[in-house]
Amino acid sequence: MATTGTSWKLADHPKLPKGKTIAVVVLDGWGEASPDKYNCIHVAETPTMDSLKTTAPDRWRLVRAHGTAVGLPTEDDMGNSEVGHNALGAGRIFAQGAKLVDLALASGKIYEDEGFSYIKESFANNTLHLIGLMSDGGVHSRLDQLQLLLKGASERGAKRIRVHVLTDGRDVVDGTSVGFAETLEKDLAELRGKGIDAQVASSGGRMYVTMDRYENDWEVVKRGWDAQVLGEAPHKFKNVVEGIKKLREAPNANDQYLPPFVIVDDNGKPVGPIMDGDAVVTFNFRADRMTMLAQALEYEKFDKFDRVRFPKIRYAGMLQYDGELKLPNHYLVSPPLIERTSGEYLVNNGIRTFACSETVKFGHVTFFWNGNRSGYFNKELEEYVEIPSDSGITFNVQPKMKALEIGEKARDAILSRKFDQVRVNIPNGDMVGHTGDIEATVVACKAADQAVKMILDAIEQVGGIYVVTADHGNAEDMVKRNKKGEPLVDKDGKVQIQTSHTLQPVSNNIKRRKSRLCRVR
Ligand SMILES: O=C(O)[C@H](O)COP(=O)(O)O
Ligand SMILES: [Mn+2]
Ligand SMILES: [Mn+2]
Repeated sequence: MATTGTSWKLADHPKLPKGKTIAVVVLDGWGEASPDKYNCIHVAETPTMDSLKTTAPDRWRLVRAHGTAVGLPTEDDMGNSEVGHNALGAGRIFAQGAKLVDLALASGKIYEDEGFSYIKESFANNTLHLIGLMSDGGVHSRLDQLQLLLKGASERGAKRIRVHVLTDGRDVVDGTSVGFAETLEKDLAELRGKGIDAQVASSGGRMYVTMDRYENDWEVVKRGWDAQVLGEAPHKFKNVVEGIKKLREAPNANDQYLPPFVIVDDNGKPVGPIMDGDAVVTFNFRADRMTMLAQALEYEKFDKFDRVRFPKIRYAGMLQYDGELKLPNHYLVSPPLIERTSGEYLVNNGIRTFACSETVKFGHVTFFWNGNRSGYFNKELEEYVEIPSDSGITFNVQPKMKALEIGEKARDAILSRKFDQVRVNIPNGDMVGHTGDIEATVVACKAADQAVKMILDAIEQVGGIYVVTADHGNAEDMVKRNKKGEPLVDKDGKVQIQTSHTLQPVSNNIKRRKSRLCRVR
């Protein structure tokens, strides 16, 4: 795809014929790894995906989906949906949020720009609140960046700091939150030693508190609001380490779903509600799971839940999360400028697009695909369909999710011949993989394969073309491994389940149906 210059005109593809419907299928969290019992894709019945490999090996290739190949800082960074869909949608890679924040912190530029100057105005008389995900997963945030920001802000006048942390267990191994909290507590104690009143003020598990996405369940954001802003939560503790440890004692408790709690002083009073005049920074760099909170913090007019109190704050995001909505208005680091994406080229060439997924991944094939931009480029030429996801459950309970419904919608769109490109995200491998439930993930992979079949059958009927690929790995490896690739076991001899994405490559299949195969590139 030509990406330079001002012309939007696309040249004809040298090999692929014009006027054929193209299905673009992104299997979320579907990597390629050696077959063993922890490879749920291998264990599951996946005849459609298997046949892509065996019947047209010359159209099947491995593609790297992690590290610098997709714009992440290092080769140790696993891929994720944002980078994956940004890269697929733009056809190019960009230095991503993680890297841009690293650079801004290393150079000190973060402290010179507008966003920091704006929040700094609150430092003399008010509190600085930092809200975000506490882990070294590097997908939404990184603990080392939070540590640097704490240091930097305190050196630049912040006298009272409150940190509101969300526990992870999804981009990192479950149970690691205690260690991250201990590290953070140590840093805060050091700041206190220097006369800065710095404390953790609230916490809770990321999937139950604050970090919902694409408006699947506003209750999640409300729980966070109550704890962070109002200082109200069902549990109260003296410090965050104690809180996490205690709440993890409940049967089936895990870091992702810990209930909200606030830290209280000796009189039982919450130490850090957000008040008029305070500064707030949401320190996640990734957008999808921060935009709902950003709206609640920023919008005067807001009806998603009762905020009870709407403090007049100075709010900045680590990045601007939505380029179209300019949300938030103030931010510490400029986001990557992802322009001239494939979606924009398509509408400028009169090409009609249909995009679909269920709520939890809907923004992946729209917002991320279009360069972190909400809305349509041209409503006349595009139709985006969101199938409501289940909410209030963990996805191992319904591992088939809405795969077949997505398959049906895509099938109907293809057969209607109203669209030139039909693109979908099928979430199962990823969403169920994140639960760490191996049996459920096997069921999930089978359902995803069935959805692919529905789409390819429809493509066959119209003599179209398909591209089947993935954004990063997840379901193909459900255990932590040592350097030799052997599963790691904990002190009780149990294998260590991996809930996160992987560093594995993904496959890419491009094929034209019902006609002589043609080589692409
Ligand atoms: O947000 C999440 O669910 C995980 O942190 C990353 O998963 P995703 O990149 O596949 O969305
Ligand atoms: Mn993904
Ligand atoms: Mn994921």
